[in-house]
Amino acid sequence: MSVLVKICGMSDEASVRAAVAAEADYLGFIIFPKSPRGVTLAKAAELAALKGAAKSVAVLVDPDDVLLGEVLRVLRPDIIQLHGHESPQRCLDARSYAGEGVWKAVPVSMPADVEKAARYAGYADAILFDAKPPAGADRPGGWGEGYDYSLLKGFDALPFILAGGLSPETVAAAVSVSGARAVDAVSGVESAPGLKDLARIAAFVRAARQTVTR
Ligand SMILES: O=C(O)c1ccccc1NCC(=O)[C@H](O)[C@H](O)COP(=O)(O)O
Repeated sequence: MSVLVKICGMSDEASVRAAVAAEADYLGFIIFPKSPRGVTLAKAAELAALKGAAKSVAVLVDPDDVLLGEVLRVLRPDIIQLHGHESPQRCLDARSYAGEGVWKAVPVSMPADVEKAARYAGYADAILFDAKPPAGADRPGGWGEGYDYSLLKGFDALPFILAGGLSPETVAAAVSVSGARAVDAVSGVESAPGLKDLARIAAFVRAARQTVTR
């Protein structure tokens, strides 16, 4: 089975076009002002109009109902990715604001972090496992840091997306040790924070597609 690919932090037209041409499955739009890839909802909607067959993912951090309502009204995302401290119930509540479901980001550094993610079964549609942000960080994701991806092997409480430190160079080995069926990258397809590298977007999708999971 071919691995599904999300390219996150889309903030300009050329990157969206490169990801669509490479046949990425998901395009992530980060609605969080402190992110170097953050975009306004209006910009996300403008870019999402170019997504072709790809699905749009609104990346949000502890959104309130007002923001969720605006996200639905302006962007109408296929998926909402909750990247803050959202509870299982909050994930369930957010489902009505997305076309196809909610992904919950869970930071990982030890086995207990993975085990705790099972509490989202029945509340979120998938878990996005990510690296823990550095101490004192002002944003919860997009640091380009990896971790022991083998901790995810055998996690089957709900589908998962592998994220954290992935790049064209690392994705094949990461899929192999984790058993992931979906992958996500930001920093690994940039030349500087917030600056996408079009060749690396294509290389990442190609490298991910060459991996096979069972
Ligand atoms: O990337 C950001 O700046 C960001 C900011 C706030 C919330 C989430 C953010 N990123 C979300 C993602 O899904 C990233 O792809 C994930 O953290 C992996 O990032 P990286 O290790 O840089 O590939």
